[in-house]
Amino acid sequence: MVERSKKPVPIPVSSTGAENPGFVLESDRVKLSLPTGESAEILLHGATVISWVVDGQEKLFLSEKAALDGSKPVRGGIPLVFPVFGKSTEGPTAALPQHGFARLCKWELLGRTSEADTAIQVDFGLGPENLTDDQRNQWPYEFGLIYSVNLSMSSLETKMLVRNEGSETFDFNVLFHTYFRIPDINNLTIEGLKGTSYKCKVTKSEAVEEEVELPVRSEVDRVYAGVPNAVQVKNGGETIFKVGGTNLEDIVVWNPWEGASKMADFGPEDGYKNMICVEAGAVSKWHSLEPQSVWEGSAVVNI
Ligand SMILES: O=P(O)(O)OC[C@H]1O[C@@H](O)[C@H](O)[C@@H](O)[C@@H]1O
Repeated sequence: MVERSKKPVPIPVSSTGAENPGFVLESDRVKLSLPTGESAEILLHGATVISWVVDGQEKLFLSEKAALDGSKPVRGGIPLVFPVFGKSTEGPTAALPQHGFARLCKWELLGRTSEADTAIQVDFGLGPENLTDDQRNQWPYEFGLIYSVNLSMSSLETKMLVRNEGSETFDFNVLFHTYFRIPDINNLTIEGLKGTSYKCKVTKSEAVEEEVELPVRSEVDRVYAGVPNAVQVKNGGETIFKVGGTNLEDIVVWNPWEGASKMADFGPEDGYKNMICVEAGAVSKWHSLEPQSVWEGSAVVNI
């Protein structure tokens, strides 16, 4: 497992919150909360954030048909994409399923690292020892991941540290596949993408974004490469989320529109009207990590 300079505080297995204010560990999840009322919930399965509440309002979309038992990736919240974005047809990730294995594995809870009243952070770890034999065969590299979720009063930060613990260089992608809960897709625009090149998976074309405020009024599946600044998700012209990051140069925008009805785990059927995925990641090209090197990337969503 990856060595860290800042060791987390060990957490008693049956933590109730009494000895660890703001932190509750249940059999399959961790619940975080701040004295000011903000909260987050993270499943050990996939280390998937499935809830983020600010001002009493849920900020993430979670399908009512999402499987939370580890049988499949969670449809909603913030599934983690690693080491491949999408499905490779060739190269070292070709044997892996779409979006890799990080969202399919049970992560280890490493502990919490922040004690402040205004923020709480929890760390999760994943290494080859947490993979099934099949997954190890599909991607036989020695790696260590540390995933940190930091809840503060008006933001949620997700941070991934990737370490190459073997003797061979490997290539990877990382993405925080964030499903935002929104009031109405017909009032939604996304600002901050103008001038950025993108690949559209719906029309199988490439273009440069021309819209200052991009409306989403039909199926969208685009990978914007090299987004210079934070992106704003707006409802009726008002910013409801600001998505920024460090070392995560790309943004994926996805809404399946009526195609959602073909997904067995998507519900309600018209739920696509209340969600938009704006996903910060490093996916438009491979990132190469040499033996014993570390890469770190983080996304911050501000309300
Ligand atoms: O159904 P999955 O595997 O969770 O993927 C959902 C979507 O994830 C997006 O990030 C991809 O760009 C889409 O192409 C994909 O359909």
